[in-house]
Amino acid sequence: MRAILQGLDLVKSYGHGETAVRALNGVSVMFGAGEFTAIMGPSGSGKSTLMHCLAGLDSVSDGRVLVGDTDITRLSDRALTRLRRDRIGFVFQSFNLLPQLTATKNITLPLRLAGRRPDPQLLDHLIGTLGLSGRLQHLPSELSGGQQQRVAIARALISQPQVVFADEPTGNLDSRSSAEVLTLLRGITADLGLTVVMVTHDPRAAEHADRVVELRDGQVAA
Ligand SMILES: Nc1ncnc2c1ncn2[C@@H]1O[C@H](COP(=O)(O)OP(=O)(O)OP(=O)(O)O)[C@@H](O)[C@H]1O
Repeated sequence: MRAILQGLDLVKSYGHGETAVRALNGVSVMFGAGEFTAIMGPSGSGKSTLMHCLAGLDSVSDGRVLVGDTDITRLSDRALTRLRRDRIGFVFQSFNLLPQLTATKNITLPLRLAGRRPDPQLLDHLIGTLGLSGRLQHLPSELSGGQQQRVAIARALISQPQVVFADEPTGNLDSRSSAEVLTLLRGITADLGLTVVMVTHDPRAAEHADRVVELRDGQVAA
């Protein structure tokens, strides 16, 4: 399988001297094109740190992160921001929708801010597949948690990213909405051939993944 995302010998330390914490201690992981991976592990094992480093949201202390052929640890801030905007999608636990905007506007705003127009066919496809057709003029406060997360998924995918990072995407949902959202996320990303990296505590969420990467004490567990 062609690697679309790789972390090579990643080290991330916080602090200095006696109080330094090695949140990542030599992590190498490879994500194939179209693969759906869950990152699991106990609290403090480094899951969020790994995700943030892979997504270029945080710098590494050592090692390399390759998105396609690009080593993102060597990019300028500006180039990194552009790469994140154009090639990476994010789905967060807390949905992060703008409360004063309708569902449609929430889906398309980031793309418009980047000076791009949403592909109308893709927009229709996302709205239809994610079951949002009857909800487009609603504000986030008028939507259920599961519906809000489906809007957030549409927002992440409308920019046609290569890799989607999902940080505890079902952390604020009940078990029924969780299963529904994950089934939709899985289906639609498979459909579009996207690579998904999902951090989760929930073994039931991880069951939706092709594979699980288990972290312990900042290392990939055997
Ligand atoms: N900004 C920071 N400054 C100092 N230490 C940090 C910082 N961020 C994380 N750490 C430490 O790095 C280690 C890994 O944290 P991380 O948040 O990646 O774990 P996690 O597996 O995502 O945990 P959780 O499941 O609780 O979210 C922990 O020991 C944490 O205390």
